[in-house]
Amino acid sequence: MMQQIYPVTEHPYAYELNKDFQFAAAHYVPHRDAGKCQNMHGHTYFTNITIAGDELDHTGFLVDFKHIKDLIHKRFDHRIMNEDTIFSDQDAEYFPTTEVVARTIYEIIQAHLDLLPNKPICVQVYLRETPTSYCIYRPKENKS
Ligand SMILES: Nc1nc2c(c(=O)[nH]1)N=C([C@H](O)[C@H](O)COP(=O)(O)OP(=O)(O)OP(=O)(O)O)CN2
Ligand SMILES: [Zn+2]
Repeated sequence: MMQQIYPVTEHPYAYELNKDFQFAAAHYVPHRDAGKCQNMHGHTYFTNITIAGDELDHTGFLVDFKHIKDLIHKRFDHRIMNEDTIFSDQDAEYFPTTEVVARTIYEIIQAHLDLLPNKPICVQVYLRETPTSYCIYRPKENKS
């Protein structure tokens, strides 16, 4: 996997963990104004997840890298994203665009982190859809 430099996000936490992984998925953008993206097509999505926190768990982890990948990869790899109930063909806030997929990855990961006693926070999701197109999602509540 290519090693990349990512845009950094400011945060007040002592530890910052980053996990890179890829998944292959198909999608379409269900609106007549979406041009060629209305047609079903596929991408090898590349993502970098940034998690921060002040407390480690009983294993010395902020969070297990493997759990972060599994949450997303097991759900979306080799799937048609429009068929996942987390997305919708009716509401643009839930069309599987790069922006919405990045936000959705954040929501899935943060829901898992909220269950952990050491309370890590996902501060950034970088999602590359093509060699020339990517989106960064940063939850607003983490901005000071
Ligand atoms: N804001 C968004 N714009 C577009 C999205 C999107 O999710 N958010 N998606 C698409 C298409 O689905 C496509 O996956 C990416 O389009 P594009 O970057 O135009 O891809 P190309 O390879 O054709 O781009 P080049 O400029 O030739 O590299 C479109 N827009
Ligand atoms: Zn696409």
